[in-house]
Amino acid sequence: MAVSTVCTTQSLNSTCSISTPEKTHLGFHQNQVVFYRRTSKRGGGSCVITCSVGDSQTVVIGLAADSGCGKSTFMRRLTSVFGGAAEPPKGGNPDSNTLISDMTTVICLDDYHSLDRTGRKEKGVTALDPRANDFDLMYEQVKALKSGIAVDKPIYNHVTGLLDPPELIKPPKILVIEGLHPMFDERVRDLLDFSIYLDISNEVKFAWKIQRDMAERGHSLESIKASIESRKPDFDAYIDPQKQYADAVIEVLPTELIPDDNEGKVLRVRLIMKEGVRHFSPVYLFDEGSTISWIPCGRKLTCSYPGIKFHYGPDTYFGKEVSILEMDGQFDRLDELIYVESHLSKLSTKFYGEVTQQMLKHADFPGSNNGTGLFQTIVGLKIRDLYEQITSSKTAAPLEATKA
Ligand SMILES: Nc1ncnc2c1ncn2[C@@H]1O[C@H](COP(=O)(O)OP(=O)(O)OP(=O)(O)O)[C@@H](O)[C@H]1O
Ligand SMILES: O=C(CO)[C@H](O)[C@H](O)COP(=O)(O)O
Repeated sequence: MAVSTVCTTQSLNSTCSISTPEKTHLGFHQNQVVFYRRTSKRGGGSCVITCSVGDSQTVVIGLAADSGCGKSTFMRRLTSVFGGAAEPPKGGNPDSNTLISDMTTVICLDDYHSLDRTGRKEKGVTALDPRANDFDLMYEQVKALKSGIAVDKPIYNHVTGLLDPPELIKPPKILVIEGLHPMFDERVRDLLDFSIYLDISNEVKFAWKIQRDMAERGHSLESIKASIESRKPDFDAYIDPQKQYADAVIEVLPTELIPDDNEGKVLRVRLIMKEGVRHFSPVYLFDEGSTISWIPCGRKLTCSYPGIKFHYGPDTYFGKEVSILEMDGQFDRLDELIYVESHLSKLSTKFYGEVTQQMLKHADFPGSNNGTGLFQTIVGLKIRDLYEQITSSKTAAPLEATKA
C-alpha cells in the first residue's frame, strides 16, 4: 500500500490541532508529532499533518476512583490551590464534563466510553469494563495534549447516556485526567507525571452514595445497594488494581476510635506516599522515617469524643517502599488545624499556615473536618510543587524524562 509522504509542517511552538473524522493515529519522530490517517484496514495511510513540538509541556496528573468517591471534591480543592475558578468550556455543550481554569484542565475519562448507556445494556457490560472504553483514543489524545497539541475529545453525556459531538481541548499547563481508568492502560499510565488513587472502603462508599444519591438524586436505598453490588465484580477486576500504580493513595476507612462504629461519620484516613518518585517527597510528622503515634488533643487542639489520633511511619505497599500518614477522628475547630500543620514537614507550602488557609477557604466542602480534606489539600500542594519543579527543569530535560 502506497503511503503519501506529503506533510504540512507547522511552525515551531505553534499549537497543532486536528479534527478526527476518521481513525487518526499519532506517531512521533524526533521532535515532531505526525498524524497518520489510516486509509486501509491493512494499515496503509497518509501523513496528514506534522507539528513540531515546542517548548511548552503539559504536566499530566491521573486521579482514579470509583464513581461517587470524592473525585469532584478533590478536583475543586486542587484547582483552588492553583487559583482561579474551574468552569466548563465557555459556549460549549452544557453537559460537558470538562472543567477549565487558568492553569488546569480537568477531563473526565467517562468521555472515552466507547459504548453509550444503551450499548452497554445491549452488550451486558458495565462502564467499568474495559470493553466499554476506547483506550486507544484515550492514549492518543492524552499523548497529544502532553505534547502541546489540541484534540477533539468526545463527550459522554451523563444526562442522556449518549455520546455527544466532540469538544476542542487545548493543551493546558496541567492536565488532570480523572475517572475510572487513568492507570489501567500501560500506555496512558506511562504518560502520567503523578498519579493518585482514592481508595474508599465499601462501608464508607455506601454511606456517601446514600447521602448523595438519596438526597440529591432521588434514588431508593434498594436501588443504591443494587447498583453498588452490580458494579462490584468489575470494580474489583478493573478499578481497584490500579492503586498499586499510584504515587499517592488516600485510603478512607471507618474509625477505630469508636468500637463497632456503624454510623460511618468519623473516618480513619491514610495518606500512602510512594518513596523515590521524581519531584515528590513524602510529607512527614515530627521526624522523617520514624514511627510515631500522636494524640494532639489538649490545650492547643479542641477535641470532642472520640478525639483525634495521628500515626506516621514507613511501610510497604504492593511491595514498594512508602510513608504513611494517618489521621483518625475529626476536627472541632478548623482554625486550630494550624497546630497540626506546624508539626508536619515537607508540605510544599509557600507560607506558614497555607494548608490551614486552604482548608478554611473550603470549610463547606465534604470532608473538611477530617483527614480526607486535609490529605486532599496536602496532595494538591504537592502537585503544585511537582509542576513547578518539572517546568523549572524542563528546558534541560527531554519530554519523556519527567517521570521517575
Ligand atoms: N470527604 C468526604 N467526606 C464525606 N462525604 C464525601 C466526601 N467526599 C465526597 N463525599 C460525598 O460523596 C459524594 C460524591 O462526591 P463527589 O461528587 O466529589 O464524587 P465523584 O467521585 O466526583 O462522583 P461521580 O464520579 O459520581 O461524579 C458527595 O456528594 C458527598 O456526599
Ligand atoms: O461509573 C461511572 C463513572 O462516573 C458512570 O456510571 C459511567 O460513566 C456511566 O454513566 P451513567 O451511569 O451516567 O450512564
